[in-house]
Amino acid sequence: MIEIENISKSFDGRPALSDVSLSIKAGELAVLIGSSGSGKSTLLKLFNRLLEPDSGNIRLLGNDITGYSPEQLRRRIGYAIQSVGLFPHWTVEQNIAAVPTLLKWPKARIQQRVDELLTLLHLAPETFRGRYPHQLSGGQQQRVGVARALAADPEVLLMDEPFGALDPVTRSSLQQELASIHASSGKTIVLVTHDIDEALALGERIILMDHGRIVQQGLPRDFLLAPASELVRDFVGQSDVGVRLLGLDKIATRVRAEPLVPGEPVRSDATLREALSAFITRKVYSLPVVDQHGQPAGVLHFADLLTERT
Ligand SMILES: Nc1ncnc2c1ncn2[C@@H]1O[C@H](COP(=O)(O)OP(=O)(O)OP(=O)(O)O)[C@@H](O)[C@H]1O
Repeated sequence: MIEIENISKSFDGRPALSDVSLSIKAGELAVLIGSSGSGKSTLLKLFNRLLEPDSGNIRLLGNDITGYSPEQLRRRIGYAIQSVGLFPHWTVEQNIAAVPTLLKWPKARIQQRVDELLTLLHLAPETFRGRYPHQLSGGQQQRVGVARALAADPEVLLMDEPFGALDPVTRSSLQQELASIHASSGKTIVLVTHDIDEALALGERIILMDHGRIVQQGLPRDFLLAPASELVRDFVGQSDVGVRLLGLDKIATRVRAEPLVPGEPVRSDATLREALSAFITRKVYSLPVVDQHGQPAGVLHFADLLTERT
């Protein structure tokens, strides 16, 4: 989908990216992670030509991106950023409609699309369509930012810390929404974060950057079990590797088909990390498990946390 070849980029003679090559597959959710100043945002901005590289090539769907007009790139690539960047004097509807309006979609189609996206992001269209950004909470603004990025149904979604500066509850609910949008639409998504737990929760592939270079890329599990260097080891937090590994698997993978034991049930689609927390706080060795519909699914035993994945 996107091929980056030997990209370098300097600002005022100081390299921000040095000889970076990367391939993003169609339908993939890739997460770029790294410390502040490692070059993540710069790399993302090259994808939609907000910045031009000093050297190297970028191809979108096999074609060099310099061959696409800015309008074509805006239609094909949605972009959401942490500071949201909503136009303050435009309503929510006008903000979300920015790219479709630019592309001269018919009015009725634009209105329909705005309502569809507001609903998708759990913002009631009648309530929010006519509001201005200052009449929204931070989390609502972020949702509108994501809706705007999705408006013209782009094939690729670039997200630069879209859930930064949010409380953990709102952040986690937006993460879940993003995961479900990804699962249902199959869009290619590149997400920038410096939160390792966000990267592990969302990334199908994680790409870790340091000083303008890619230092490791691979599956979340590889990062935890086979960090390529001391830096990666520090990034994944050595003392938390165990619980983070548990965070990668669902309770459903270990549940035993047994009659429910007493107690408040845990859901089979919760992670084993959440189960560990329940074991510890409740001081029990077994937990009753239900499915997403609340139907009995079986029992998870403490020892099951140690068994291999099935
Ligand atoms: N427009 C610019 N002018 C000058 N230097 C820049 C510019 N944009 C980025 N840089 C520099 O390039 C380097 C990489 O910046 P970049 O924003 O890509 O990092 P980042 O990994 O996204 O950081 P953060 O996590 O803090 O957002 C930094 O040293 C930064 O100061």
